[in-house]
Amino acid sequence: MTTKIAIFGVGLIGGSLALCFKGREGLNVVGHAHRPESAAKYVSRGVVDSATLSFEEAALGADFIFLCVPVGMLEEYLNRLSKLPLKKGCIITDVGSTKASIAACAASMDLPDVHFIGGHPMAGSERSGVEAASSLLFENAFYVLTPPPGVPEEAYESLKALLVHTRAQIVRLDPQRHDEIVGAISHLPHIIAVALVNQVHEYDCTDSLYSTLAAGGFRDITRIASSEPVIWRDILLNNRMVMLKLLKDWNAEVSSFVELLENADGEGIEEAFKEANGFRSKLPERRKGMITPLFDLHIDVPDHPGIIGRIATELGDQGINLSNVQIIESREDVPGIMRLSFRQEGDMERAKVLLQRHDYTVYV
Ligand SMILES: NC(=O)c1ccc[n+]([C@@H]2O[C@H](COP(=O)([O-])OP(=O)(O)OC[C@H]3O[C@@H](n4cnc5c(N)ncnc54)[C@H](O)[C@@H]3O)[C@@H](O)[C@H]2O)c1
Ligand SMILES: O=C(O)C(=O)C[C@]1(C(=O)O)C=C[C@@H](O)C=C1
Repeated sequence: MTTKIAIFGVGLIGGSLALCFKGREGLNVVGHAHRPESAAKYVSRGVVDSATLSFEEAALGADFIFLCVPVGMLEEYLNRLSKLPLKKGCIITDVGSTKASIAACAASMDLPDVHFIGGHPMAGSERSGVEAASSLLFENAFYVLTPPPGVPEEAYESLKALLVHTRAQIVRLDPQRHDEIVGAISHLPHIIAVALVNQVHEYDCTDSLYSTLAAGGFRDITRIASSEPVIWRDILLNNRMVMLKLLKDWNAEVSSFVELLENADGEGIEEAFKEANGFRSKLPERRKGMITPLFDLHIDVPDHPGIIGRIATELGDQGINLSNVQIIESREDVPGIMRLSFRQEGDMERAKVLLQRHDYTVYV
């Protein structure tokens, strides 16, 4: 028996989910496209088994329906689904970055023999569209599910079982609590990044040295300012009340820095950095397998040809498995920093000892 999975919105997130499911035994992935050229692209890129422009054709007979469209479209899609004779026991889920409003919308609907369970994979990127989709996107990430009271436990378990293919870790959460937490750790950083880039852009209009000199710090904190505007318009409007409260708190944080500077309070500035450093260093490192490796070592390296090959060979000769290597901010005649990433902590420890023996300065 084949399990039909319908994906509405085969973009970054919908496409990545499709790639996690496609090709698995017993699963058939159908993509719904709202533009003819998109349908052909989904199939030619091998992201789905088939694609259709017909809402009904995608939905009917589906065992699982994933709504992966912008947050502002979710309620309309759910509404359209509620009017179709969906398969008995069908599970509808979404991937929207906010959860309270879609949960309330589903609760207000008559969905006989169909179960709605909200979802939100805590992984993504500043890129968008099916071109950016990857089967590795969710690996090691958290995936929030918000089953409403009364949803049968078997429905929740069967969605969880399907999501095993994403290799994400499922977290069960209340929708409102989700929106408050995710507002602080995802939505607020996006606003701050955009505001900062726009502030610097203003200065750059009269002096282009601003963009010329913008280096690691600016790039690190502003990557997410390049995120898709429509996606973020919808998220922020949807989580408006939470964001307004968070921005008030943010203003207070900024004001306290203003005060520290007005008072030339060096001790206070140090304290603020120490506190931030302490909290940040305790954040769990186990994140997206695709982007953040599990165990990292950093070493100072003279920036000359052959160094990566030499270190990789030395580690390989000792049977130490290296998963990734990156040179960070390397410039001519300035020692660069090399990041070595390992899947196993033991490999990292052995690499550290070996590299220290070869007189490298190593930071964990
Ligand atoms: N981008 C992230 O990092 C991220 C992470 C987790 C969850 N999400 C959520 O996933 C959902 C999809 O986001 P994405 O990043 O995959 O976006 P995306 O732009 O890559 O994909 C959106 C998809 O929706 C389709 N679509 C259908 N109707 C549309 C319309 N009227 N306007 C625009 N697009 C329409 C597009 O064709 C596209 O396939 C959003 O609800 C978002 O909140 C995003
Ligand atoms: O990594 C990124 O670029 C993201 O923006 C991913 C991110 C986040 O803020 O962490 C963005 C939106 C989501 O809904 C979930 C994850």
